[in-house]
Amino acid sequence: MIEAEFRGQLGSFALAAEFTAPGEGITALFGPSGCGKTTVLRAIAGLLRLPASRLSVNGETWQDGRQFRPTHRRAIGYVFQEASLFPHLSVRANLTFGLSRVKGPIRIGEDEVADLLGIAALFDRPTRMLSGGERQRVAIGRALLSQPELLLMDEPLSALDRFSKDEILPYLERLHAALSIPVLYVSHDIAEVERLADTLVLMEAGRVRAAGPLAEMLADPELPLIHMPQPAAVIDGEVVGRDTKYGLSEVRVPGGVVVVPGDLGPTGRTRRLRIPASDVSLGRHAPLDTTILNALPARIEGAEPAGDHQITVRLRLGPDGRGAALLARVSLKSWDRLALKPGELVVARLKAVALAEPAPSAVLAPPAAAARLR
Ligand SMILES: Nc1ncnc2c1ncn2[C@@H]1O[C@H](COP(=O)(O)OP(=O)(O)OP(=O)(O)O)[C@@H](O)[C@H]1O
Repeated sequence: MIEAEFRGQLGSFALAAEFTAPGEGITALFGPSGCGKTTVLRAIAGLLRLPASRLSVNGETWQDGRQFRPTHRRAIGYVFQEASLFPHLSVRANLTFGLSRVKGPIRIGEDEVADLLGIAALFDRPTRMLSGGERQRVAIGRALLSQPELLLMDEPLSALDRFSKDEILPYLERLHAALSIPVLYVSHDIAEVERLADTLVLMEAGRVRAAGPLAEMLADPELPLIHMPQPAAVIDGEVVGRDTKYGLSEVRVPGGVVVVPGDLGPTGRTRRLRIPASDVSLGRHAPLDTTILNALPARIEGAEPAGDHQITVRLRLGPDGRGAALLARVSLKSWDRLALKPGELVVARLKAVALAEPAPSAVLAPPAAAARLR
């Protein structure tokens, strides 16, 4: 568990940010430019000393009113927007720089890092010959080799072009699956957050507006995320079956089983589905004659206006309405025509095409290091 409270005045900027986050998985610090995300990360790293603040990481107090652990005694790995590698050193020398100064046990070694990030083939290259995405993977590897208890990532993809981002995202998903240490990930890109984060800390003007599981926050009517132009639900499920004849996988999610195009790997794996509200329509009955593969029972929780003539309907999957949160964007006309109301049972029809999220296994072999690192 990470328990953080940072208060202070930086010029005209007032910071009063308080949150707790789980001691594992990826927590995204998300919010508009200038809301204080980097400032919070710097405070966590001990680079910024704010007297009226406290921080504890997995039960250890790093600072409070009486004590302040300096940066060099905080077991953190820090990945910045732009990888600041030593230009005169090879990739290997960059990676292992600082390894000799590690005092605690070595939990992750060079081979595991190379395997996880796919950088073994780059080891002997000078860093000036790396692409942007490769540089960032080396920077992440260097941070991991410092044996951190907490990994801080400040917009690690924002300096990369679309192609390099797409190249590096599967590696981040893979790290997510393999690492047991918590990651605090600063981003102002909701697509990145939807793909990677488990927990969301939503910041606004130096404050934490709300913090909690990503899936719940995306569907919370009190928060701005559901009111974005293209809201989506994110649902983690377990692969429970494959239909090789039709090239489909079955994913069990809370409240139902979703059919997803493609081979999502062996059963038992966790896969994340991103379902845009605009790809969900509603009906009172299961469709008899349709090309849509997924028609799942769901209960209406509520409805939010989305522009003049559209409604974002909040749903919970399952006949009892206790499953995963789902959003549907429907026209005001169909909402009125069906006379739908909160509490009612409906059938949510998902366009299959919206369900496929590139699975890391489709791009990369499973990391051999994963089992050892967990
Ligand atoms: N040492 C400082 N002195 C004065 N103002 C500061 C200091 N550090 C940060 N600020 C101000 O605090 C505010 C928050 O900055 P911060 O970089 O944390 O925002 P951010 O959410 O990370 O933004 P972005 O997404 O654009 O990187 C900004 O207005 C910034 O100018």
